[in-house]
Amino acid sequence: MQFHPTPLAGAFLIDIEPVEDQRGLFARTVCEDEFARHGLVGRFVQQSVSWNPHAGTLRGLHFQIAPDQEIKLVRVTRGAIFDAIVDLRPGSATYGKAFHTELSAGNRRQLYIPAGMAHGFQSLEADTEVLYQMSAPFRPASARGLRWDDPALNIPWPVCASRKISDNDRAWPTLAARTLALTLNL
Ligand SMILES: Cc1cn([C@H]2C[C@H](O)[C@@H](COP(=O)(O)OP(=O)(O)O[C@H]3O[C@@H](C)C(=O)[C@@H](O)[C@H]3O)O2)c(=O)[nH]c1=O
Repeated sequence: MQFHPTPLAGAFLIDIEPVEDQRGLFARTVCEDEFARHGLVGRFVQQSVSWNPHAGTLRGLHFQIAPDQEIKLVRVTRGAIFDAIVDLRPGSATYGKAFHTELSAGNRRQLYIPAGMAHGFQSLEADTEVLYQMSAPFRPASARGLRWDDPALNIPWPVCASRKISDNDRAWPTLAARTLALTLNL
């Protein structure tokens, strides 16, 4: 595998190194030892799939608070997504900054998201299936979110027409509102 650092420390794009023959290709997508050599966790406790029948479907931005913060490894098995993450690690040099990339069935690229980041994506094609693994179990009480269209994050979501978003995702606070609420201990 090839590990490409992103501008957000600890987040990596991971490309496969395919071995090809007349049958097609073979490649590892997770290897605990190889991940460890790059300082990454390669052991996950849950794997989930989301199917998005329409282009423009937007999910996020999601994260879990301590003690349930999770590392995520995201890939696309059908179609394509615009994938975005936001650094929420206190004291990080890139706190509040976003990074985005395209993951597709065609590029077989994975995004490794360290703990302390919010994550969201928008489907770029109809019939898009996203597969992701987590290092910590889903705990509804620890689940939090940020507004996908927070102007401070300035994430260039590419599909404007026929956007589909859940009511929950429309209601998350902006980063500034969340920070203020935490400061006031609300
Ligand atoms: C995330 C999750 C949800 N659920 C349930 C809760 C709810 O009834 C239903 C749908 O949940 P949501 O609307 O939160 O699904 P969704 O918006 O697809 O949530 C996902 O979004 C992307 C961006 C991520 O990064 C994921 O970690 C996850 O948060 O599934 C689980 O049972 N386990 C899980 O791990």
